[in-house]
Amino acid sequence: MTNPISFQKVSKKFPSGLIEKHRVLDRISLDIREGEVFGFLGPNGAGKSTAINIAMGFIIPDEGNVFIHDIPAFQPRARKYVGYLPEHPCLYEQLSAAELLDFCGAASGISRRATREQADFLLERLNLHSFKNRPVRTYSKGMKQRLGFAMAMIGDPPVLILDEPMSGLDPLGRNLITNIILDLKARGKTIFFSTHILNDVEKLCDHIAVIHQGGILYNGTISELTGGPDNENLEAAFVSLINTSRIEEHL
Ligand SMILES: Nc1ncnc2c1ncn2[C@@H]1O[C@H](COP(=O)(O)OP(=O)(O)OP(=O)(O)O)[C@@H](O)[C@H]1O
Repeated sequence: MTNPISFQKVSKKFPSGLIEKHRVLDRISLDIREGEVFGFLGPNGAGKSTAINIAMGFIIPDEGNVFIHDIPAFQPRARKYVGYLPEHPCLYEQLSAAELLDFCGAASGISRRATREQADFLLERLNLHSFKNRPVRTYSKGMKQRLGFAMAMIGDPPVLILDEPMSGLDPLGRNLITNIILDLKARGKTIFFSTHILNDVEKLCDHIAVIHQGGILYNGTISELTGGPDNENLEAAFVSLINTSRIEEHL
């Protein structure tokens, strides 16, 4: 069986001056297996969003490739499997949540009726139902984030790629999204998400990878990293991993 998401020796450089380029991803390889919740951790600027943008086909890698169910990520047909939440959801502010979800349903190729049913369910689940006809420009940051999450889920895709899904959410919102991700996992969905919030990782993830300066420092389970069955030491293990790699860079 093929993996829903597979990064294969992906490298990317971005210009850092007129001539110079700096390497943002350095031959990263990751396999995200069916039905797993995979946390993609790393400090600011580590390369998480760049990797996600390549998996979504928004950026073409210099070397290597990402495959979604064996389809190169840059091919539009790969996207039929994927629901995506960007780091900063960019919404049509004059539209209402109901109109935006209609638009997403049409873009996903599902019927109008199925779109309406799913939209009603998702708006209810994300505590947005009573605001569904208000223009999005009147929403708070957390409401926009929750709406972005609903947009990713419309069409009931088997794979979800979420770039910092808890960003801008208060504890209630984070709890809501955590429970939804756990429900999606129970329904067999594959979820790949980036985050800085280690507490969420502990609750949600089967598998994690830690990226730093474009390279994968760790790829495995939380308990293998922390050295014990409980996840209490994840923050300490994360900080130690990054600091050790910094020390080694200076040796
Ligand atoms: N379009 C671009 N042009 C030039 N440099 C870029 C571009 N996009 C990202 N970068 C650089 O690539 C590096 C990785 O950025 P990226 O957004 O992937 O990191 P991140 O791990 O998602 O960070 P954060 O957690 O802060 O969102 C950073 O140094 C960033 O400045």
